Amino acid sequence: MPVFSGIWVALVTPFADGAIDFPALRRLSAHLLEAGVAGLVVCGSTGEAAALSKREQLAVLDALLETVPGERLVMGLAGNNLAEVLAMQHEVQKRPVAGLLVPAPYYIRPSQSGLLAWFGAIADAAAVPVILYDIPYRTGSRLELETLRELARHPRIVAIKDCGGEIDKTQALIADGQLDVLAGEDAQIFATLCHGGTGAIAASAHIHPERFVAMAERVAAADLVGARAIFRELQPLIRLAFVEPNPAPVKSLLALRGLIRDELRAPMQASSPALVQRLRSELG
Ligand SMILES: O=C(O)C1=N[C@H](C(=O)O)C[C@H](O)C1
Repeated sequence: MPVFSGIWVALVTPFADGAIDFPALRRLSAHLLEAGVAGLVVCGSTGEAAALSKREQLAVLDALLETVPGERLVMGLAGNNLAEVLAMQHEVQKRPVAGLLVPAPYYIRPSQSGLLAWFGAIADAAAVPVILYDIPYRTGSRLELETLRELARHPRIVAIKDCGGEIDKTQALIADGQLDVLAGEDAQIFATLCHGGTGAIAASAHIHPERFVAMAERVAAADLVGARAIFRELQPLIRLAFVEPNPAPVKSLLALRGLIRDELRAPMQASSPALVQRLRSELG
């Protein structure tokens, strides 16, 4: 049985005049969970964690925990200073979260053995399951297959959010059966599920979340024709969601739906007016 499966939404952090918009956060989380998603990933890339202080990240998590069961929340844990990351991990683990989503340290580009040591230290300190976040285009570090296989031996490392962009690696990990493989690239969700991945962590699933859930359920029920039809309907939206840097398009879509304000923290910027026009037409 997988530990992590189904559609997890990589949650945006709503802002209002520069501050975290907690009422919007609660409204949005309720909306998504009612649509049937498996859970929410808090303070990941889409949550603009890099632009939030540690205190703000914990405030976001605490606000969600007031209304969302901890088993439906995964917390992002990113950084490039191990002592600081471990201190944050200690704070997060005082809360009842389902797991931690952990990328490689950014900018410093360690060797594979350095990466083994990094993830090993976090896994050794983990009180909850760890999801490896393989996203070389953001961190600058590629997790090689043998490194992932070695990490998969750790009892706390149970899953991967796969943004590696290498289908052979994805297929090998699925075939190994040691990690739950979650699509981390929204355009790859259908393919990953068909190959035997257990689910996805997706920013675009903020919009029409029930359709993403239905697609995953159709795959699980071996109805590939039905699942493909749903995915094809979602594809224009998924493409538009990444036309400008994530999460700007998703935030614009949510703002068009009246769920949050269309506001990001610098250096991220709201979608261009031309894109907002396209997004409005797509929503219909
Ligand atoms: O925040 C995330 O987790 C996601 N990150 C990807 C990104 O790096 O932009 C996109 C994915 O949909 C969710």
